[in-house]
Amino acid sequence: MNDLLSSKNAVFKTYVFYAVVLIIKMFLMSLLTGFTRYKKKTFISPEDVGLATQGKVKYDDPDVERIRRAHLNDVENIPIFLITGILFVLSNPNEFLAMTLIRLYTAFRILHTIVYTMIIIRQPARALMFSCGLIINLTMCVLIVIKFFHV
Ligand SMILES: N[C@@H](CCC(=O)N[C@@H](CS)C(=O)NCC(=O)O)C(=O)O
Repeated sequence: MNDLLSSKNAVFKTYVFYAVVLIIKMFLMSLLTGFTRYKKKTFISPEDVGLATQGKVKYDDPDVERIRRAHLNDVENIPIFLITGILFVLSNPNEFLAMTLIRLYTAFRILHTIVYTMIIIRQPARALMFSCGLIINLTMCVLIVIKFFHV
């Protein structure tokens, strides 16, 4: 176990790197929400209104809500991947397969945000990005169970 969770293990290093990428990505969603609120002068609380001239309290700005939904979708999915990922590393998986799954998962989550908030493409683009991430997470779960329980 010590060797699996060490910088000597290429799979663990890949996991750590992409986990950090996804964590920073989620923080950026908070910043993007704040920036969009400021740009649109629509704030969540009365004490924030003075931050911009002609600011107002508004709970249903479509642009702000879109970014909030993308962020919420990250909150629903990425922490699960972070847990699955560490269990996956501990299962000592095939190096190439593991690194590919981790990289692909990160790419699909970033693409999910892009098609949800930046270049809004018609469905099923977003559903596809979401589903690919979900399938990767589920694949890792199955591989973990197979490895630990020899099923
Ligand atoms: N909480 C999600 C569960 C299903 C889900 O995550 N769907 C993906 C693919 S359509 C999605 O991007 N949902 C949009 C969202 O969570 O705002 C929802 O209400 O839509």
